[in-house]
Amino acid sequence: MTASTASGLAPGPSARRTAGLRTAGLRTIALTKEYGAGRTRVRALDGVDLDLDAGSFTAIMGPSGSGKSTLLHCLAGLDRPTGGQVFLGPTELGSLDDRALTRIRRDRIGFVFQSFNLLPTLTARANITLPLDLAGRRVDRAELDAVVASLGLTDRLDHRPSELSGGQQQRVAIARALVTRPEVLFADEPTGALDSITGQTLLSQLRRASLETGQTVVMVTHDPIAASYAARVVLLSDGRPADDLDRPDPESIVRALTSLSR
Ligand SMILES: Nc1ncnc2c1ncn2[C@@H]1O[C@H](COP(=O)(O)OP(=O)(O)OP(=O)(O)O)[C@@H](O)[C@H]1O
Repeated sequence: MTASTASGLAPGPSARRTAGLRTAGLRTIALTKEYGAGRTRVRALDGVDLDLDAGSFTAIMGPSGSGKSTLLHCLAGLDRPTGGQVFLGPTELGSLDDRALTRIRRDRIGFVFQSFNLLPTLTARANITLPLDLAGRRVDRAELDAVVASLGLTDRLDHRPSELSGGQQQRVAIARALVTRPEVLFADEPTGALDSITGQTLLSQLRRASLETGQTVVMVTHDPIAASYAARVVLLSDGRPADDLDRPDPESIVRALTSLSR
């Protein structure tokens, strides 16, 4: 089934295979999200049209309250929009029931979020491989060893979350997201609780995931240096894209953010 036949749109976001891995782009059409009702109603997203190619690495930035997390949650199928559409490859998320959406999140999407959601009774190793175990997928030992080593967790694998520091717990959650090699990786302030070396390692890993394995990476961040690891930066203002930067360096990101807040 092609993107255009499934979605009725021509041509839709791309879906391709890179090194045997299926990858998919994301697209939003007139995406709107409102919270509350009546006088307390807030329009967090106000008609967002966005196309994120398969295998791209995009940072979403903007002032506090501009809708970054809401956009990420709608793209990831964690939150249902009040208007418009979200496509993952040819699939419109709004057309799926909760079960199908849960399956897509489990099988095709990875989350690098600040809340770790580690299971306290499982070791770090079991937490990392849990999504693969649940999906009945084989654990690729070489892949697991490489991800764990790059995050400095090799000698922590037999510890439970309560025996790890906050930063180590976050790294376990990151390893869990990376090891499944999902088609799409969402990261919300992924370097917030990391020391700078581990933060740089993670950002390089996200960049490699996009460049080498063709995974689509979407990251929300306030940090211009973190954002400069992405190939594209989309700036949101009042729930709408206000600027779009191609291969920006930290200085041009700061300039764009400053002119946005004027
Ligand atoms: N569950 C909710 N109920 C009501 N309003 C909400 C809810 N979640 C977000 N909002 C509102 O929607 C708007 C966008 O919020 P969002 O969290 O997406 O912004 P953000 O750009 O991620 O902000 P920050 O940088 O501060 O995390 C804000 O005005 C916020 O108050």
